[in-house]
Amino acid sequence: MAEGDSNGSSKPTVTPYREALDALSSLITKRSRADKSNYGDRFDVLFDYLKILELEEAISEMKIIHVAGTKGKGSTCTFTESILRNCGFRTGLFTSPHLIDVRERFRLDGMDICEEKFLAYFWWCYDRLKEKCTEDIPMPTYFRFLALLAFKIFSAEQVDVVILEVGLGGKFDATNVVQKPIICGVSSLGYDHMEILGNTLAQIAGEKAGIFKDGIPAFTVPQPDEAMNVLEQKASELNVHLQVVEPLDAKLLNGLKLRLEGEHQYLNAGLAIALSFTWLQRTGHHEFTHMEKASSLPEQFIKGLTTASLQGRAQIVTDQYINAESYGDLVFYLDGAHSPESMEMCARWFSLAIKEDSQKTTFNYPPQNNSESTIGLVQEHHDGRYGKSSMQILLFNCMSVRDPQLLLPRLMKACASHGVYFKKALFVPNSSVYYKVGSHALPPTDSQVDLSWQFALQKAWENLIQSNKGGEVKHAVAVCEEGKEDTKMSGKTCENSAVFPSLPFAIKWLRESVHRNRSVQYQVLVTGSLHLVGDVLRLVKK
Ligand SMILES: Nc1ncnc2c1ncn2[C@@H]1O[C@H](COP(=O)(O)OP(=O)(O)OP(=O)(O)O)[C@@H](O)[C@H]1O
Ligand SMILES: [Mg+2]
Ligand SMILES: [Mg+2]
Repeated sequence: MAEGDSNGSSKPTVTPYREALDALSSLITKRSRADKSNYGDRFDVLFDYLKILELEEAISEMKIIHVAGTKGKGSTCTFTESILRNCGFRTGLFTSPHLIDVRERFRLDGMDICEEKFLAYFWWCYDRLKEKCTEDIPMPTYFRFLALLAFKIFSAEQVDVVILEVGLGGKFDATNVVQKPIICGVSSLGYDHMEILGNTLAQIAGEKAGIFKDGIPAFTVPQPDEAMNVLEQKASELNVHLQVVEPLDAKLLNGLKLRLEGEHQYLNAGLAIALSFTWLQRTGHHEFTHMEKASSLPEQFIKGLTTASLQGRAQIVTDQYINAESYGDLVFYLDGAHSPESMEMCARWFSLAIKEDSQKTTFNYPPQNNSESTIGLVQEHHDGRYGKSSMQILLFNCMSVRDPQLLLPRLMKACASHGVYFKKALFVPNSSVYYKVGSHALPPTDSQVDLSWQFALQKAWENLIQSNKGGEVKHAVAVCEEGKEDTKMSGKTCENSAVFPSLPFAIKWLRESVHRNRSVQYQVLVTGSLHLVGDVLRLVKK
């Protein structure tokens, strides 16, 4: 990373990279993303930008795979990129959002674009647009600029295949300037961004089908009828051969596992395989496609699927800023799940991952003490790290449009069914605004921060614990006293939960707890919001 520090308190130095990020931030419009009024606003102007940047011909020659959907777009694109790279092609991948650094959105041959190239292409586009834009053709907005930049990068780098994830919807998305992709994909459809895309699954599906192009084949995964009917109708209007692919059969991976975890990834992988095969076929690379109908996958496909990775999805990171003597005692398990279904997937992954980790370390370092201590609701798992026990902590936030009554019980129940209980749940507000591009600028923490949402989450959590307590658990659950200030750094602390006014305070509390309890390894599940996940990564990963 170009700048930024671990606690966000010092002033960042102005580096060339920082300057570019500031210029990029200037394109963020005041109107929120969840605002219908600028959705699809003057789509035509995108073609003016392409003229200014001399990209029209380059785009028409690109061999593009275009993917829309409500969930699984990024994963599908990541699998597809990895498969085709392992088949020997030079790849360009454009995804969204990013977690830490905007360069994550642009991958060349599977790697985030380097700063040097990013800066060169960034200013090439930005300066030209600044010079040529007028009152009638204003500077592109943030996401549009990023999509234009992606086209510039991929054309200049002469990649063999371009994989594009739609930003929002399909029809009016900036990526939809593509007229003739090689193949289109639609991942799982569901309810999200209804304020912009419409309230029914049919309306949402109609927007996503906006990426279909005359005569260009498309693939999708099994969808609810309401969505599928619309996809089929749009496909037939445009002479699109639409095929539905089944989830990948895990047996085809020869005993290996998908690198992206969770059952839904088999759906995304199935779609990625179909997109890759068809891309190979339609671009004349028949050396791989003879296996399409076979009962096994080409080894390049298996390698691609089992090595593809995406930040913030089932990711495990050890705190890298903690003192050397405590290194390894604070581990973050991060997943950006924020819907009830994905919350359950995430809980299952966490529960299994901490067990796997403990088995691994137990194998290396047999625990000195085999007794499991149970503190009230909390079971401390022995993980054998030099005889240490482990403790599970939840670090959570979600946007206030989500319903914690749907998310938190699913999470708690799924963990409990695997014998995993959280010693404490920490609630914090997000540090970054939605489109934040930099990696510093954590907001000042003062008494002005509105924590009412975090207190509501805390209350929901405490209620859940109370209602699960039943007769058999003796230990008394601390009842929070409204407004009670614990210390300056934690707004309100109860035995089972705490609200912190900002993430750095929560991390500080965790590090201090680790120092105080030298015999315990802290395993922190971070979930509920991809932005929270990104913020945590910024503070704990070098
Ligand atoms: N096919 C799927 N069905 C349901 N949930 C999924 C599916 N694929 C992924 N998810 C969930 O959605 C989260 C985001 O996955 P991914 O980044 O692949 O989707 P996306 O469509 O790119 O999302 P975004 O809208 O954030 O760009 C994952 O962490 C997982 O919890
Ligand atoms: Mg989305
Ligand atoms: Mg995405």
